[in-house]
Amino acid sequence: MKSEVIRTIPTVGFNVESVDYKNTNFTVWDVGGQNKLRRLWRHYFQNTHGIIFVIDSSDRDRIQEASTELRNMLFDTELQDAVLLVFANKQDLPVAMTPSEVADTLFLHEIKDRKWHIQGVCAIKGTGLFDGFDWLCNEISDNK
Ligand SMILES: Nc1nc2c(ncn2[C@@H]2O[C@H](COP(=O)(O)OP(=O)(O)OP(=O)(O)O)[C@@H](O)[C@H]2O)c(=O)[nH]1
Repeated sequence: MKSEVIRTIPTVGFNVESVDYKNTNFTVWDVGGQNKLRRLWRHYFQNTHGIIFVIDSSDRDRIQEASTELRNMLFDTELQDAVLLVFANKQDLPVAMTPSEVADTLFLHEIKDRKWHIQGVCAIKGTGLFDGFDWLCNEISDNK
């Protein structure tokens, strides 16, 4: 990674990173996706400007569950001003749903109350990540 600096901030609970990217400082919370951890997400919603929702595009069995969780999360008033970036991850796998399929399953086109964007990525190779971050940077600076 060239143009950004990542610092890990020691905390209890979920991981948090301070990321400098294109003159913007992001504090990024990585909240675990496991079922038992989801009820803790809302404690991290305050002052959130952007949500990065990471989908395992190869997991067709759980995409409906992800769709429901996303919809529930977006109802939270603390997140009403946050833009939404969806990473359709694992695009390297032949069985992966395309970003367009993921968008349909998550009903992203029905979201009218906020800006959203879907980006196909492969996290292990880094493909697509900067395109997604560029979108997020632009939207967050436009929203300020
Ligand atoms: N093939 C492939 N595997 C990936 C990719 N990204 C992550 N993985 C693998 O998927 C597995 C799960 O990755 P994690 O990063 O633990 O998943 P997570 O979403 O943080 O899990 P939660 O704790 O539920 O939030 C690991 O074995 C990763 O190596 C990808 O782009 N392609």
